[in-house]
Amino acid sequence: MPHQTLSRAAVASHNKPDDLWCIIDHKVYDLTDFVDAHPGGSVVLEQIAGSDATTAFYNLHRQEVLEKYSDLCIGVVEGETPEVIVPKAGDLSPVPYAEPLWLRPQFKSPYFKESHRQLRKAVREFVDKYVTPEAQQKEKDGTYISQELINRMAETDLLAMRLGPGKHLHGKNLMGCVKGEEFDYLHDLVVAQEFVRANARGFQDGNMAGMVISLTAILQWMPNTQLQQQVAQEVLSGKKKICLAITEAFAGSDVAGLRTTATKTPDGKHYIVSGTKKWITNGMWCDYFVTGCRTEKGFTVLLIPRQEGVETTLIKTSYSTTAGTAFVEFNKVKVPVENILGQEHNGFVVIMSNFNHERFMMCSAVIRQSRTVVEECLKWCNQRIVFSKKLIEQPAIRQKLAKMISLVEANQAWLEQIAYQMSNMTYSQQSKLLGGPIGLLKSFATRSAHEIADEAVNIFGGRGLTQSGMGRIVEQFHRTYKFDAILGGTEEILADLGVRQAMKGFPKAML
Ligand code: HEM
Repeated sequence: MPHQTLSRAAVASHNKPDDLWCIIDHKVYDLTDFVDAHPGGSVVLEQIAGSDATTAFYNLHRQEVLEKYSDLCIGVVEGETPEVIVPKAGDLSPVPYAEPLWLRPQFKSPYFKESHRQLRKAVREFVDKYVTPEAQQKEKDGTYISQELINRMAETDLLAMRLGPGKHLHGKNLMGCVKGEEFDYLHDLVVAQEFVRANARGFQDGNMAGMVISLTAILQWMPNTQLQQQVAQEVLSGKKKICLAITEAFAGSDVAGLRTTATKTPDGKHYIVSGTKKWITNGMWCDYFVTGCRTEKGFTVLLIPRQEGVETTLIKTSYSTTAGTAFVEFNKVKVPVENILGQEHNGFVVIMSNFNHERFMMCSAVIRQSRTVVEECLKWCNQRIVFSKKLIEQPAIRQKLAKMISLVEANQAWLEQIAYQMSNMTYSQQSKLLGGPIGLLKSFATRSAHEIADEAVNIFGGRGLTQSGMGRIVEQFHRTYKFDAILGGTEEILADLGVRQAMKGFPKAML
C-alpha cells in the first residue's frame, strides 16, 4: 500500500534503468528490481522511466496486475487521488450493462424482491472469496475441485440451492436470510448466474455440475424413498459425488438410440448393466451414476454406484480437465432393482423432465457469461487507444457493442420471464408446458453467444486469442461457448423441440 506522498518532479528524477520509477493512476511504482522480471521486457519500462505511464499501462494490462504486484507501489503523487475503482468482494460492477437491469439502482423489476437481492449479495461474496481463486487455479492445472470447497458449499446449503426450489430446502435458513420455503426459480437463477462469475468454464462444470443435473432426477423420480433420502443426504453433505450418464459414443441428443443395456436377473432382484457412456461431466470422481439404459421393452433409468465393473477414463476436451469429463464403461455391473428412477421401460419421461432444469441452468450460465464478455469489451474499448483515439470512438465498434448488448438484454429478459413461469408451475406443468420455451431459449442464447464471442474476438484482436492478459476472458469464452450449445441438447434439436411442442397445442386455425 502507498505509504508516502511524492512530487511528480521527484518521480521524474528516477529515470534510469538501475533507478526506475513511474506513475500509474496517481500512484508511484518503484520498478528498479522488477525491470528484469517484467513479462513485457525491460526496454518498454526504460522508455517510460520517471514518467506518468497510466495510459500506456492500461493499454496493455488488466487492473488485477497492479493488485498482484501491489508491493511495487511506494507512494501517491502529492495532492492527487487514485481514480480507478478497484472492486471489493461482493461489489456490483458500475460498468453500464455489466449487471442485469434489476441490479442497477435506477431500474425496477416486477420479478425480483428483497430476498433475491440479499441472496445475490451473499452468493457473490462467497464466489469472490472462495470459488474464484480456486476456479482460476484449477482451470490452469486441471486438477479436480477441493473437498474443502465442497464442504463449504455443503455447510452453507449452496449445494442444495443449486438443485432449485423444493422440499430439500424446506426448514432451512439460507444465505442472505432467505427461508428455504420461499426459495423460487428466480433465486435459483441468481445463484446460477453468480457462480458463473468465477470465469473458468471448465471449473464451472467441475464445480459439481454433475450433481446439479442428476440429483434433481433422484429427488423427483426415485420411488424408493429410503434410498432417495440416503443418497440426497450423502451428496448434499459433500460426502459423495453423483453425475448423469446418458450420452454415448453411439447416441448424443438421440436418447432413444442408446445402447447400454440393463437385463433383469432370473430372480428379478437385479439388473445387469453393460455398455459405455461418453462425455460424462464429473464422471472421473463420482460415486454414483444416474444412468440411462435400454431394457426389454423400452428405456429405464438406474442409479449405479461405483463398484467392480465400472471404469472411468478421462476425456480431454477444449476446456480444462478440472471438469473430470469421463468415458464410462459398465461391464456386467449388478444393480439392485430398487435403484430404479421412475418406472421400468418408461424412463424417457424421467430424462426429458429432468432436462428442463438442466437447460434452465445452462441458459442462466451462458447468458451471464455473455454479459461478462460484453463488460470486458466495454472496458477494453474505453481504455484501448488506437489511431490516437479510444476504440469506442470508432462507430464500427459501437455497432458491434450495440448488437452484443441487445442480445444479452433480450436473452436475460426471456430468461427472467421463464423463471417466473417456473416459479408458478408444478414440476409436471413445467414438464408439459416449458420444455419447448426453455429449449428455444437455450438455442437462442447459445446462437447469441456465438455472435458475441465472434464480435468480442474481433474487438480484442490478438489478445482475444491469448490465454493470459487483457483478452483472457474473451479467449476462454470463444473457446468454450460451444459446451453450452452442445451439452444438454444441441441448438437444432432444441429449436425443433420448441416448435414441435408448440404444434401439439395447435388449434384448427386456417388463413
Ligand atoms: C507496475 C508496473 C507494471 C507491472 C506490474 C507489469 C506487469 C506485467 C505483466 C504481469 C505482464 C504480462 C501480461 C499478462 O499476461 O497479464 C506485462 C506485460 C507487458 N507489459 Fe507490463 N507491467 C508494468 C508496467 C508496464 C508499463 C508501464 C509498460 C509500457 C510502457 C508495460 C509494457 C508491457 C508490455 C508491452 C507487455 C506485453 C503485453 C502483451 O503482450 O499484450 N508494462 N506486464
